[in-house]
Amino acid sequence: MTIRVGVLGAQGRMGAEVCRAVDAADDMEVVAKVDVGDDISDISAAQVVVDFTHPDVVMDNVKYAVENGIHCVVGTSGFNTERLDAVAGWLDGKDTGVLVAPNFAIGAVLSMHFAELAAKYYESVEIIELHHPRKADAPSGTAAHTARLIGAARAAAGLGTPPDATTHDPDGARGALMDDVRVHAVRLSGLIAHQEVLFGGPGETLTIRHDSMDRNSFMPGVLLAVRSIVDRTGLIVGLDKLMDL
Ligand SMILES: NC(=O)C1=CN([C@@H]2O[C@H](COP(=O)(O)OP(=O)(O)OC[C@H]3O[C@@H](n4cnc5c(N)ncnc54)[C@H](OP(=O)(O)O)[C@@H]3O)[C@@H](O)[C@H]2O)C=CC1
Ligand SMILES: O=C(O)C1=N[C@H](C(=O)O)C[C@H](O)C1
Repeated sequence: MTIRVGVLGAQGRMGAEVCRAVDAADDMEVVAKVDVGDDISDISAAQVVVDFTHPDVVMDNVKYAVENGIHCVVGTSGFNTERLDAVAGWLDGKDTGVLVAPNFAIGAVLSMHFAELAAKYYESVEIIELHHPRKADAPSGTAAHTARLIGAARAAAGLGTPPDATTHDPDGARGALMDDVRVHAVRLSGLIAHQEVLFGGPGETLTIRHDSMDRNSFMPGVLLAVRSIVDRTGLIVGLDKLMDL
């Protein structure tokens, strides 16, 4: 059976790539493309909507889709615990599934998993995320999610705050503190989406780096998510939940 897909943010950098990838897949088709100014009810023909819009609008989009029994694959960033709890609440008692994935690139998913595994072995950790300068938000959703995973792993291992003797940082050079992890955001022409997680302990460091050099890197993950979500109910956070990690 062909999966009917609606794309929210279809004219955006990611939305346009999703339209191309769905068109090229023989088990799904794009039945709705929604952009700013379009009526969201245009997605009513879809079984699954894929949202790559903006953190300011994604919650309304997901709420509308869930209320209308349309499964969602959400790549838009800006999801914190409160937002995820709200989506889970909307899904309660419904036969609808929502997947929220901070990053659809297979290597990014693996690198987050590796970082979570490494976290308990190192006293120091910092995240550097590097993106194109037209990115709407900072830090990236991937960095925030990685910090969350690392923070939880450190807490479970009984590790305290990473060592840092800085006493004078009037300009915030030490970055944002998220889940006790320093996160630094670089915005640079020529980049697409990149992340380094740096771990340090006595006499050694470990760097886990992932680079998306083209937005087609996200498409196998998006298509996997579309194929999976049609048979699921409830909230799934992270593409790793659909992979055999
Ligand atoms: N999870 C992942 O793997 C990835 C996630 N992302 C995330 O996806 C999001 C989009 O990124 P990107 O494609 O680069 O951004 P773009 O700005 O290129 O695309 C977003 C598109 O959404 C449109 N839009 C805004 N509001 C609405 C709305 N209410 N309904 C429908 N369309 C709307 C925008 O229109 P207009 O320009 O007119 O405002 C724009 O065309 C970001 O949050 C980004 O972080 C990006 C890459 C990978
Ligand atoms: O805006 C982007 O480009 C990206 N956004 C996502 C994020 O915020 O983590 C995923 C990827 O980093 C690309």
